[in-house]
Amino acid sequence: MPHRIVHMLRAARGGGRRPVMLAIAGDSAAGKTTLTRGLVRCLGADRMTAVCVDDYHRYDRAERAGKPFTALHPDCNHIEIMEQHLQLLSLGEPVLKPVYDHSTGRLVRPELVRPRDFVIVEGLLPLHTAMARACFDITVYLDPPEDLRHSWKIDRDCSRRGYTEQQVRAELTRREPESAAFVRPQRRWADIVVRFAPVPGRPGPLSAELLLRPTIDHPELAPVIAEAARHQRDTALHLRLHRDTDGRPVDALHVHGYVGSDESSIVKNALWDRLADRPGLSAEALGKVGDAGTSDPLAITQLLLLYHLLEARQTGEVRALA
Ligand SMILES: Nc1ncnc2c1ncn2[C@@H]1O[C@H](COP(=O)(O)OP(=O)(O)O)[C@@H](O)[C@H]1O
Ligand SMILES: O=C(COP(=O)(O)O)[C@H](O)[C@H](O)COP(=O)(O)O
Repeated sequence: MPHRIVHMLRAARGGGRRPVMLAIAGDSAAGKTTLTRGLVRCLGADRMTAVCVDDYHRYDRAERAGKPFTALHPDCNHIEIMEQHLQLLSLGEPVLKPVYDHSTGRLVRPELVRPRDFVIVEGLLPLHTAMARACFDITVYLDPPEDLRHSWKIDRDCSRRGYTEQQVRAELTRREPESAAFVRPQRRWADIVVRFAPVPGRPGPLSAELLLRPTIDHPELAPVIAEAARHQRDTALHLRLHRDTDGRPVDALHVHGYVGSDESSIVKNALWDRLADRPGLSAEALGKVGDAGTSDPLAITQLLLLYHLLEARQTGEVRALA
């Protein structure tokens, strides 16, 4: 099985000589770039490389218009080249990556990517194949409710990608069968499933629900949450046992959007204190949404991911294959 060989090669190379690889999968406008940006800014571009695998689109926007499938279909992407590049990056080797320009819809000059200590790979299909999955240390799936994702996509694509609202709505309808067939199934391969969503009946900032699957070792959160609860009567942070989609029990961390700054600071500080390698990190970029907004649920999600990135770097262990 070729993906087992990649796994063995990564293990043989040793922690310090290959990057820690994080996948962030999710549908269009699920929040992948927003989550990634804060992580890159916090760790610093000198230590982290971010790659978007939508750059492996096989056709540009004009060519795609005449095809019987959308950008979400594996046939619309150079999946085998993506796999090759993920293998190389995960072993610490550079790649000449294609580039898709979302502002024009064109494929442009490829760029040389050298993996740094940490590599984030975000996009529509980073967990689609066993080979791609074997390249990652940590995997995340972003799973906002569909109506929220649709409104995020309409706002973003109309303001930054030159689409009209009608075009975006028509495209979302056209994409739905391929979302169901190729994008959403990746949720099952995620160590952490993140859902930003409004609190029912309580307008205001979005909450986050994080499913913490036992496929990786999560930090002990119960004492942190208990400490935060001592300072707040109507606590906005909870750790609960959920049933996963396959019926298995799984921890779920809820961070409500209305979390008070005292309570969220206790949790953020506790997570920050547990980061394996803090010097040089910048906390200011965490929780930023666009240019103006901030979100404590997003900041806590990013801190949890930083914890995993830095732990993986420190232990140097390669996770077991799923
Ligand atoms: N956690 C969040 N809280 C609030 N708004 C968000 C969040 N994540 C994303 N958004 C909104 O959704 C839009 C699309 O997000 P983006 O990160 O570009 O998605 P993707 O990279 O998955 O296509 C952003 O422009 C932003 O307005
Ligand atoms: O679904 C996506 C992924 O990007 P994102 O996750 O950032 O939405 C885009 O629609 C395609 O890549 C095509 O790009 P475009 O629509 O710009 O031609």
